Amino acid sequence: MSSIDKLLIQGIRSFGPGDSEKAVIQFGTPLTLITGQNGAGKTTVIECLKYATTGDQPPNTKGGAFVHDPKLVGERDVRAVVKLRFRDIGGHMVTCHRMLQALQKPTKIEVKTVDTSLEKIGRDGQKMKLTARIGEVDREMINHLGVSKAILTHVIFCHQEDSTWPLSEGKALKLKFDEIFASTRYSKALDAIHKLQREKSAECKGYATELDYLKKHKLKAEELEGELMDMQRKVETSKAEIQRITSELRPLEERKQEMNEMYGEADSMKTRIAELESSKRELDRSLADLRRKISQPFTGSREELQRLRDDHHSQLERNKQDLAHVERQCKDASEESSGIEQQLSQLYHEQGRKEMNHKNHLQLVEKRDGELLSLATQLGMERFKDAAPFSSETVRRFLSETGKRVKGEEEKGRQEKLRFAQKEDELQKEINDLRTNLAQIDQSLKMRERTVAENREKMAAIERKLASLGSGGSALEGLQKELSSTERELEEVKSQTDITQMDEALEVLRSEKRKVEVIMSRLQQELSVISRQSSSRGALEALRRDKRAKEERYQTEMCSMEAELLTVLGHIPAPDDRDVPTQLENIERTKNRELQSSQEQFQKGRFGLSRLQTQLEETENQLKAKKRRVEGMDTLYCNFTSNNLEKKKQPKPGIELA
Ligand SMILES: Nc1ncnc2c1ncn2[C@@H]1O[C@H](COP(=O)(O)OP(=O)(O)OP(=O)(O)O)[C@@H](O)[C@H]1O
Repeated sequence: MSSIDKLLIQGIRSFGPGDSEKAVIQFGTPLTLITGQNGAGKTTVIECLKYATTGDQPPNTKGGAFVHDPKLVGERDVRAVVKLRFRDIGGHMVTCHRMLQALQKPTKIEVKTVDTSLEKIGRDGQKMKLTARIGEVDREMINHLGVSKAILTHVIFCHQEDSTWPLSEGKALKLKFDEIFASTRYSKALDAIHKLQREKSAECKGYATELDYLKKHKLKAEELEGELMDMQRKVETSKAEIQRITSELRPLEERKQEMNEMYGEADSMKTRIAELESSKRELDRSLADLRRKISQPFTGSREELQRLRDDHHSQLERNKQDLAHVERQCKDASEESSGIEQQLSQLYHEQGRKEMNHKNHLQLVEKRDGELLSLATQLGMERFKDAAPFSSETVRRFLSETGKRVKGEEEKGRQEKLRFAQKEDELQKEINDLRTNLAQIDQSLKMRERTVAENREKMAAIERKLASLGSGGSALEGLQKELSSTERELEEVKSQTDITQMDEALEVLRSEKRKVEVIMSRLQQELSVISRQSSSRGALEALRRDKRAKEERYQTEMCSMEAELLTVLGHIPAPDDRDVPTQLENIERTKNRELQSSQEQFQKGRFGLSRLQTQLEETENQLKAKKRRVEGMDTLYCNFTSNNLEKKKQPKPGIELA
């Protein structure tokens, strides 16, 4: 338990700031009684203890009442010191030092803490500064004393002014008790403890599960370890066994290798024997074959045989040349046949085109005849009505006649056009004059109407004036003069504006206007007739152009037709020649026959070509067989000469080439 040892007070309340005025109180054990008269300073001692332990100044001392009043010492500022020495809960002697300054301002006293420190006094009397910060000193004081601030404030050093707090009610009392007993902190700590307990129990459960799991694993690991040991032992044994077997196997493998090599050699020898046997059989067969083919054994010498062989080779060469010649012929024949095929297709194409042209020509002739007939009917050319089908001469005559007529019509048209143009100009001029007249009449009519209206207004004004003058007063004479002058003016106006005459003139002008309008409408009609005639002339011109184009096309078609007919028939037939279709049919038949003969020729060529190819193949086969035979004979001959020296003396077999 902590205990207070000594307190130094200087410059607080009635304790003066001078060094001689400072008071030091030594506290006794277990009890210290403080006695004194009123105002002696007992409360000040308790306040200083509270200030030293908690750092709180007494209540209601904000205006500097805690520090000795500077005015009392005639100073501007007063420094106050409170120093407390106490034994902390660890039994160590600790000193708390707090210094205040009261500064006299014009209206108030300002108090501030200027120094605070906490020192620990060791067993050897050495001082050790623990801290010098105000907040930390307050906290450390509570830690060292082992008493909470609330107990220090409200219980141990409770100020006499606050000593009635246990008698207060409700919330304030509860707050104080909560503070003293630190119930909030306690409940928070309890909550924290419960929370921690829950967490730890959960952790424990986890650990228990983990422990079970680890135990199982440990057992399994032990089993596995045992198995592993067994396996390792087995492996060691197996390794030793393998080594033994391997050492035993090595000579066996070497032996096996040797055997395999021997088997390989035996196989190759067998194969070689089989090959030799088969070649022997082949040779025997070919020898027997040759012997069979030798109808007459050759009895000549070796040189003669050689010569015969050379002859055979030269014959072979000739055969080859013949073969090449035949091949060339075959190639030529095939090229010729492809050329014939090409010509044939061209001929077919040409024939089709010509047939089409002939049909078109006949259609055009028919169409031309129809058009000529209709034109002859339109133009009233009676001679040509029964002339269909038209001959070339008739067409030429018809065209020259129609051309003349067209020229005459064109001349007429031109003259008519000129006449119409002149008439149109005249009419246009007349219309323009009439329009000018009409505009003038309109203008004068409007002017006169305006004049009439103005005069009427003037007359009305004069009449109004006259009426007012008639009922006048004193200025009668002046007005009489004005009246006479006005009457004169009126007479003049009346003389100028003879209304009846003007109305008549207006009527005349109106009738003139109507006449002019009638003339204009007539002229408009004439103009529209003329424009219609000009459009008809345009249509006629278009028809003529169309006719000319058709004539040109007809001439072109005719020229191409004539050229084709000249090519096909050898002459240009007359249009009225009825034999042309028959001639064309005959030509077609001839061409078809030619085509057929060409096809036959082509087939023959193809057949000859295939025959030649067959011959060529046969010759090639024969050539190959002869080559093989010659090679076999060469081999045989060599064998005979090299290996069978004794047989050389015997008569050689005759060789006859097949
Ligand atoms: N700021 C101050 N400067 C100088 N003297 C002061 C100051 N404030 C208070 N005093 C004086 O300090 C004294 C207060 O002392 P205190 O109240 O401690 O006496 P007390 O022994 O407790 O009196 P009581 O028995 O009446 O409670 C008064 O005499 C008062 O005049």
